[in-house]
Amino acid sequence: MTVRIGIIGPGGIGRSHIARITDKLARGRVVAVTDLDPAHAQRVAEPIGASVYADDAALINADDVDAVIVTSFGPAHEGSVVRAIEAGKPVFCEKPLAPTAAECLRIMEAEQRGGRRLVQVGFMRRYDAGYREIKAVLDSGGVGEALMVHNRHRNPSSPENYLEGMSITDTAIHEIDVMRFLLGEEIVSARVDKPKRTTNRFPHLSDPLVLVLRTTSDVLIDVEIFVNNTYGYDIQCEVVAERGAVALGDQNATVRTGAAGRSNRIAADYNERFEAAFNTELQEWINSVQGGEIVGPSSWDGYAAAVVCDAGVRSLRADGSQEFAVELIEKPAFYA
Ligand SMILES: NC(=O)c1ccc[n+]([C@@H]2O[C@H](COP(=O)([O-])OP(=O)(O)OC[C@H]3O[C@@H](n4cnc5c(N)ncnc54)[C@H](O)[C@@H]3O)[C@@H](O)[C@H]2O)c1
Ligand SMILES: O[C@H]1[C@H](O)[C@@H](O)[C@H](O)[C@@H](O)[C@H]1O
Repeated sequence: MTVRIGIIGPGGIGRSHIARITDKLARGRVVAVTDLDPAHAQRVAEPIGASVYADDAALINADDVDAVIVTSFGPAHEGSVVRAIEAGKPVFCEKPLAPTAAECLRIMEAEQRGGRRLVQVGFMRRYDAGYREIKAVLDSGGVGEALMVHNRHRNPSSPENYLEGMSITDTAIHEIDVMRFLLGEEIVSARVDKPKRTTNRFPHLSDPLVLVLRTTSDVLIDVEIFVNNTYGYDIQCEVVAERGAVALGDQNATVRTGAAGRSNRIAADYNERFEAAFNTELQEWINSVQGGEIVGPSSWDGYAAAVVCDAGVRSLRADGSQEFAVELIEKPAFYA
């Protein structure tokens, strides 16, 4: 059986997902598209023979749509995800599940009312070979307990509609989730330090930033967020443990050597850096829709990350470098 998929908001990442489902992945087909801009939806739908719908509700309720992918702006996610849950259809929602914890709580409530897991959040770093290897080393106990983690999240540039809090809710949310995944514990506090600003940013942005997090067992995590570095999409992570350290390798497998020294290519964007992870993530999602049981990152994971984002955004907006507590609700048995 082919999973017939409808896509809501096929902008940058949505079109990448359509291309991978159409050209690379098995057992999925994009049959429906909707976008705030109907002419854009038409342009996306035509080459793949998909139908265009006026809005998310019409697409979700179409008889030939088995499952839904949401790749619209973060603030639009809640409405579409809740509508998909109410229609009883599996929904893959790009990160963030929603920009605030309050929105994520409402999604979890709707999902629990429906009585079965339908939501997967697009935390694709959990599918990246490098992060998975770090997790395997930590889980094996070979380097002892993790003590600190240093992360760098650098983008070449940010679009004009990238607003202040998005450094946390749209960018650092990847590290927030992958830290929970690697360390297997929750984050209990967040603080944002604001260094000298780059002149390459939009005037409304503080860029770069450093997000400092602590976990339940007191692991200290720093995340440099720099979204206008001008040179490339550069993701780094080093976990410092009791008897060693384990870090992501260089971004590309090959290294060039010559009279000028050794060099490796820096990825241009998220597609180049995480192509394999996106493919694995969406293939496993299609497989789980077919199998009838959604197993990837859940609404709870989306919520837990959003609570940390709420604390980070409060710190970003506060004077100086203030630390804010992260307070999660008790985890519902539904998400055990
Ligand atoms: N996992 C990743 O690495 C990754 C990479 C890029 C983007 N994302 C996430 O994907 C989402 C989209 O990002 P993007 O860069 O593709 O954005 P984008 O601006 O390129 O595309 C968003 C699209 O959604 C449409 N849209 C917005 N609200 C809508 C609504 N209510 N109904 C229908 N269409 C709507 C817009 O018209 C636009 O075409 C964001 O949540 C972002 O954080 C994740
Ligand atoms: O939506 C994008 C995407 O998630 C990228 O992976 C991240 O590097 C960007 O900062 C973010 O804005």
